[in-house]
Amino acid sequence: MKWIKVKVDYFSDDLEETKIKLVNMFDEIGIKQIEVIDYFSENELDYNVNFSSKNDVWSIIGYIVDNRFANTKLNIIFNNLKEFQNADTEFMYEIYTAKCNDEDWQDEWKKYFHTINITDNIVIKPSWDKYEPSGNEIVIEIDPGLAFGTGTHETTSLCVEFLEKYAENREKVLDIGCGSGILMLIGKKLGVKKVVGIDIDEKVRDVVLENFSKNDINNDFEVIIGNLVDDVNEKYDLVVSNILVDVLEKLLEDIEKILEKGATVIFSGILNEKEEAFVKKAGNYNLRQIDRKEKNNWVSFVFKYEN
Ligand SMILES: C[S@@+](CC[C@H](N)C(=O)[O-])C[C@H]1O[C@@H](n2cnc3c(N)ncnc32)[C@H](O)[C@@H]1O
Repeated sequence: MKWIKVKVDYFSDDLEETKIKLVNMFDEIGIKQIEVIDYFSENELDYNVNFSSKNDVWSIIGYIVDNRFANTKLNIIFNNLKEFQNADTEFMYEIYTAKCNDEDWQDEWKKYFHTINITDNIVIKPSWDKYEPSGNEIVIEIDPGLAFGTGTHETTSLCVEFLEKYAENREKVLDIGCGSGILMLIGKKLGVKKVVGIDIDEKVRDVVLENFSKNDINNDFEVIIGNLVDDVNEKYDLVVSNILVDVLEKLLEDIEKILEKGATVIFSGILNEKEEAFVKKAGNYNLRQIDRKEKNNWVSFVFKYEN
């Protein structure tokens, strides 16, 4: 039996809709049993049920959603890990750690995290893999910690592709929802002088610091714990944000206060069915689409700030 911890990253404002989506997600990906960990205290809550009873799952999800445990962690037992990885749902999630009552699983799960070439020149590797870079390849070492961002999720890799195209040698870049700091690290490696990351999840700070230290980057970066741009007082000419669309829509309402004239903004985490409405809304905040990429229904955009 294998336990996988999953970080549910986002809840929409529509709680009923969120509950239905989560329960359907679990149904789709073949979960047999789940256990909920209180994100803030790390205590296991009193829930540990078999998925055979949809009502039990409904009660767990209701509890999480009604209490607004954003970033709640779930321990999940799968019949088949592959089913989980191929799941097509509207929630972004990453496996970040695993435990199990089978000792071998400790190493077994590492099979699912490999060195990956996100672009021809950017490689992400976990610490346990050996990799000899060729030519000018940029190699970033990231271990899945408590934060989202290993590079395996489409929404992250699309941001990396856009950073490669738009970030080179910029003065400073802001990453809203920085997670593991993967995009900040890539920014630095691409020659950005200073990178600033914001995340609402306070655990992210240590993960980012650790990942920067692993990659021998010791200066000109900052992590702010806060909601979107509430605590940002400077302006930027490149901003990247990989969060789900409802959060990005909220971000749009305040984004102009942190944009320099002509700034470039990379948004990721938008399902293609929602892109039209998103681009329209962005237009209301003087953002004009200049680039677009799509992978497995996830769309990323680049906008130019025209004001
Ligand atoms: C999908 S992850 C992206 C992580 C990383 N930047 C990447 O591209 O892989 C989204 C991150 O946004 C953070 N987040 C969610 N809502 C937020 C908010 N309102 N303000 C700041 N960060 C938020 C989450 O904690 C999470 O770390």
